[in-house]
Amino acid sequence: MNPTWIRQWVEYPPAMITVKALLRVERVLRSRAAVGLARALRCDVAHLAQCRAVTTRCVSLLPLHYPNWTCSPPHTRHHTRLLATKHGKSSGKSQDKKGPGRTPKPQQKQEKQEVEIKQRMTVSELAQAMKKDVDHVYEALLNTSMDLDLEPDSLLTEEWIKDAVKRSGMKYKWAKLSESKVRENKDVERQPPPDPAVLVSRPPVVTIMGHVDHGKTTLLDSLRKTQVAASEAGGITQHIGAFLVQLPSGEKITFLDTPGHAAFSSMRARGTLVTDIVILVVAAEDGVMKQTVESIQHSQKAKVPIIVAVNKCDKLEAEPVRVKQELLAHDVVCEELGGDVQAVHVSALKGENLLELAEATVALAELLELKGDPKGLVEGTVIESLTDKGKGPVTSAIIQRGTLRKGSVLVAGKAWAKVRFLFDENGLPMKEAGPSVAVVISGWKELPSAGEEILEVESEQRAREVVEWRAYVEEQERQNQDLQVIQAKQQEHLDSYRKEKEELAHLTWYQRRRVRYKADKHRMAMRPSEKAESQELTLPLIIKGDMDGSLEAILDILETYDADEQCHLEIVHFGVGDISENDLNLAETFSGTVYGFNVKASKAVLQSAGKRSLSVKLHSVIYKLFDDLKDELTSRLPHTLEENVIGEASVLATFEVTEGKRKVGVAGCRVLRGQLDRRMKFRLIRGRDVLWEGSLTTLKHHKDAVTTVKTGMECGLSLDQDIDFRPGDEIVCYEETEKQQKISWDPGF
Ligand SMILES: Nc1nc2c(ncn2[C@@H]2O[C@H](COP(=O)(O)OP(=O)(O)OP(=O)(O)O)[C@@H](O)[C@H]2O)c(=O)[nH]1
Repeated sequence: MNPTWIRQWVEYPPAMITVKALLRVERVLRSRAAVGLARALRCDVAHLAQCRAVTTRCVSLLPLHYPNWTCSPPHTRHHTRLLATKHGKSSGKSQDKKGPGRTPKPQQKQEKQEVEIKQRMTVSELAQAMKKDVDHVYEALLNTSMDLDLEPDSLLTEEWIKDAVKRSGMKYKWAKLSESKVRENKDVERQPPPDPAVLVSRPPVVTIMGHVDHGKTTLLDSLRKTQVAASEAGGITQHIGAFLVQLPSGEKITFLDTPGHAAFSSMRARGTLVTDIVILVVAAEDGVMKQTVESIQHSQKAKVPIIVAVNKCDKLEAEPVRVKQELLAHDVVCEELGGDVQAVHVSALKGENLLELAEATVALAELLELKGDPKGLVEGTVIESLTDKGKGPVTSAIIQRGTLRKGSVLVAGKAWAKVRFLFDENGLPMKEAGPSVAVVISGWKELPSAGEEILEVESEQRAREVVEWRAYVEEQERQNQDLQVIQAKQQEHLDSYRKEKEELAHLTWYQRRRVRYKADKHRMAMRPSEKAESQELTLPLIIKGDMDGSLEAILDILETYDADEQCHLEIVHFGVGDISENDLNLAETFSGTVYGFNVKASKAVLQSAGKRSLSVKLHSVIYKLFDDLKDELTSRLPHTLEENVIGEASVLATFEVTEGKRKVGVAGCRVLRGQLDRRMKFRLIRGRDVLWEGSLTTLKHHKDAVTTVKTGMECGLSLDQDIDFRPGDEIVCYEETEKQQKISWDPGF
């Protein structure tokens, strides 16, 4: 142990603290501070304890990062005793280390404190659960592999939570169980399948799919038109995402007209497939194309039967037979080719054969024996949702079970509704909507999304409960996802730290420093030419020390530098040994300053520095070196202007005087505070706006021109700019003084 060092570290700042206090600081610095201090002092932590006094200042300056540090401090008997007191008497580990002289029996009898832990706990939550303060958690995590800066609200991973509890001699239990008891599942689900006896026939719900430009929209429009023409209603057809077609025979078909793939896929993904039949539109002149195949695949996956509408048969180049042959390759075998898939030749544009297509659909529906339960609680699917100017949030929906009526209470996703009105696609009010019927529903408190499952509940209270529960579940899921991301990030950080540690393990601290500085080269000194471009204030440094320990300590303190926005600190070079000509060359190239700690500079070197106007600063007391450095940094900062208010006056009246040929506005004022001094600067304020800043041209008391007017006195003044005064305006008199900025960095000395 080097006594000079001890003196330098220990003697200076007045606030002396004990080793116990040091260990409190130690947790802030991830446990390595005390050990770092010991290293710098060339002793071990136990020896520090014998010194009985170190300064908080010194400790707070110590390095935050020792990449290759093995976190466990030397386990001397003394140090172990210190740790034991630190972790509390119940700490199992500490107790174990108390030595053979003690028997563990009394501790075994003691019941371990139980701590309720959760997946996601902050340091302060854990401390609360342990009935300790946050310092306790920090201390419990000392000397673990954890190497992250922790704040009281930092999240801890499960591993660390458990570790902290165990290291505190306590035991944990998961708080999950009690929590899930508190929050009972309040969701609503689809009902079990209905009794077949209550089922009644229902119309098929049909989706039209096919390749781009093969005529889907035209077909839907034509089908809708036949309906409008046929229906007596004659209202303006509204796009609600679905519409009903009624055949002359009375049979009904509900067509979904949401863009084919999107609606089909998203609903299928939610397991709420509403489609019973797919009409596959294939243009007769184009044949099977990419999206035709995709449509077939979607239908086949969902096990929804297909009817082929061979479209554009009005065209000369139409080849419906080729279309059917091409479909064979995709397992769609039309009746004409011996299969069971109906194919109808249509012209959507001319409206030809649409009735046949509809009849084919009804025939297939009969075959499918589509049935629904018109009784009981309603189930359905949101097709589209929008906010209507008059009706507010509305959705169109296909009812799949039960019969929807006014007053029903519905839940869809995280939205709920008390049904106010029901409308059809013609905007006409409906009394009720049973299975397979497309309906527009108003009364939603919020908008549910398309594809969402609609479920009826018994009451508004129940609806609120369900929505609340769903929001809670979603929040939990979001939190879990966040936690996973945080944990992944923490792990990534830890891995890269460990990797760096391993990679640099074989190097000495000095070599490690070199590697790190090289890696950070972009942050290192720029040559003066580059600097001119960057416009940033910088202080390049060349640092020499008498030995590794001192140099490392200085570099560690420099790592705490946090005033880059005021002036960059750039370490151009550091090394052990006296100041050399080479150091001066570097200082000259980078316009830097040379600092030496406990080293010498020969007469020749000092003379050379003098000639070249280079600054070489030699110190043998570390805090003096840093005081000097702070002064050097401060001296580089530009001055700031500080404003000092001298007096304030209020404008009482305004008038004009004639000066030569010019009319000048004059304000009659009363000085409310301080004094007005003509030589100083002035400002005119109206309300919150500054209308003018400048100097006075005249300042008069009665008729006399004066230099100052004091509180309570009245005066007349005019400005160096024409401004219309108003009674109530404020006049502020102030002086500006230049002030030397100080560097905000506090190395702690
Ligand atoms: N000659 C003829 N042209 C048609 C027929 N059906 C559609 N068309 C035309 O084909 C073009 C595309 O028709 P759309 O109905 O827009 O086709 P789509 O499949 O809905 O197209 P996307 O919405 O882009 O996927 C339009 O110019 C229609 O007028 C038809 O039966 N005969």
